[in-house]
Amino acid sequence: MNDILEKILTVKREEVAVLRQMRSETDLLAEATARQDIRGFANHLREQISTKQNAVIAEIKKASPSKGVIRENFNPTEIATSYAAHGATCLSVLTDQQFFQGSPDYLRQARAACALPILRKDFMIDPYQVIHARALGADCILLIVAALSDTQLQELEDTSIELGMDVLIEVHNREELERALQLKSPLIGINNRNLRTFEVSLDNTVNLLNDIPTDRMVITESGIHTREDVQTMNKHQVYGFLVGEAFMRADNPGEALAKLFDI
Ligand SMILES: O=C(O)c1ccccc1NCC(=O)[C@H](O)[C@H](O)COP(=O)(O)O
Repeated sequence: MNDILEKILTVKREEVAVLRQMRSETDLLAEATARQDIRGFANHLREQISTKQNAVIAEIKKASPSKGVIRENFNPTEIATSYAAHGATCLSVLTDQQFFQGSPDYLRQARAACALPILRKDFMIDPYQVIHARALGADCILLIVAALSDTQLQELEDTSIELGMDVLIEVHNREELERALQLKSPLIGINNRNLRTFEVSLDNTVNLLNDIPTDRMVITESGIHTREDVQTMNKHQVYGFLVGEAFMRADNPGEALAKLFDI
């Protein structure tokens, strides 16, 4: 109960309880279903990945539990604009406040600044958060297999699909991958970071790759910093990337993206 993931999940349970008091799920659902502006997260990635071009989910993240504050000069509108101008395929926006200094408002701002599909990056445990994601304008949610039971994964994926959103299913080991493959989503994220120890190894993607059926899209997540990292992944036929810190530490995040991926 003392690792960071457990701490985050405890806070999330409290947060959802408070949010439910402030606004009913029925009310939130009405707002979410009234939106008719899905941008097609998985489809954008598929267009790139199926033609062996790098597809970059560029992350907007001010801080993290493993690194503390990553970017002091943090303006989600400017960052989203910069990413869009320099070839990002999709965006990922941290909305968690307590551990990542994110905000639901950052997702709204990023969406207003560009036409890219957006992942709500948070720790989903309850359908209320999924509905909230769509009400904010998200096109995709993240489900972390290590954080959820099979029943929860199924329920949250179903809720997301009903609302027209895609789902990025995140795994870190073989057992989690087997559970992820029971779900419908074509998007499998392999996190190179162990969320309990913060250890990062790109070998994690390489080691799990061969167990993923070819009809799923692989996204390698975390710890991508150099051209060599990108080339290693391409050598193993991985073309989907989720990158945060390497861009967030640069003066101009979009230029850093273009340089890292030679766009
Ligand atoms: O980044 C952390 O410290 C962290 C801790 C606990 C849970 C999740 C965490 N990060 C989320 C992510 O997986 C990354 O933001 C994402 O994959 C981008 O990684 P990076 O390119 O290394 O910033």
